[in-house]
Amino acid sequence: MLYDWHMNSISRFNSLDEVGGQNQASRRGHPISRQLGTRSLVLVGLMGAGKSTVGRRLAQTLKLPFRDADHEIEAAAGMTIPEIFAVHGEDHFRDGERRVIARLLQEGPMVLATGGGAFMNEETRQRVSECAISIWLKADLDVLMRRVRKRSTRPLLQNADPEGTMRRLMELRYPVYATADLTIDSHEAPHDRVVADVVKALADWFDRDKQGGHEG
Ligand SMILES: Nc1ncnc2c1ncn2[C@@H]1O[C@H](COP(=O)(O)OP(=O)(O)OP(=O)(O)O)[C@@H](O)[C@H]1O
Ligand SMILES: O=C(O)C1=C[C@@H](O)[C@@H](O)[C@H](O)C1
Ligand SMILES: [Mg+2]
Repeated sequence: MLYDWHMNSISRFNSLDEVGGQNQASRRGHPISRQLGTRSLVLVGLMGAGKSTVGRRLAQTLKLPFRDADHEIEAAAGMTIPEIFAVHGEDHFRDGERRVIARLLQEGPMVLATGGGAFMNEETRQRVSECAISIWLKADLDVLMRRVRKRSTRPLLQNADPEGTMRRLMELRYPVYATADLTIDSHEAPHDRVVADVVKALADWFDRDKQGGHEG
C-alpha cells in the first residue's frame, strides 16, 4: 500500500476544525440538521447526477460540512482519479473508495457526495444505512450525457461509446440506487431547485419518522 486511505492528512485536519465549528452551527442551524444528530446525508447516483454540485449547495443550505469522496480519495492518494485508474486499476480505486467513505461516515454529520460507483459496494451500503440517510439523485440519460460532456475526467467514459456505457451503468446500478432512503429527480432546473426538492423530501421523511414510519 503506497498511502493510507484512512489518514487523509490535510482534509482530515480541516474536517476536525470544520466539524467542531459546524456542529455548533448546526445546533442553532437548520431544522433538518438538528434532526440528523450525527447522521450524514449521503448522495448517490450516476456520473453527472449532481452529487458534487448539488451536494455542496445542500450543505450550505443546511449549514453542514461538505465532503466529496472523489476529492478525498484523490487527496489521500496524491493522484487524480484518472491516474489512480491508470496506475493501480479500478479494483484498487474501489478499495480506497470503500475505506475513505467508511472514515467519512464516522465524522458526521455532513453532506457526503459519493463517487458514482460507491453505493454498488455492499459493505458501503450497509455502513450508509447505519450512519446516514441516503439520497439518490436520479436523472435521465440525455440529461446525464449533456452534463458529463463538459469534463473528460471520468475514466469509465473515456471510450468510443460513452453513451452506451452510461446506458449499461444505468441498467446495472439503478436497481441498487433505488434502495436509497430517498429519490430526487435531478432534472434540468437550477441546482438550487434540486436542493429545495431534497430539503422538502427530508422534511417529509422526518415527519414520517416521528410517526414511526421508518422502523424495522
Ligand atoms: N440541476 C442541475 N442543473 C444544472 N446543471 C447541473 C445540475 N446538476 C448538475 N449539473 C452540472 O452537471 C455537471 C456534473 O455535475 P456533478 O459534478 O455535480 O455530478 P456528479 O454526480 O458529482 O458526477 P461524478 O459522479 O462524475 O462526480 C456539472 O457541470 C454541474 O454543474
Ligand atoms: O460512476 C463511477 O463508477 C465513477 C464516478 C466518479 O464519481 C468517480 O468516482 C470515478 O470516475 C468512477
Ligand atoms: Mg462528483
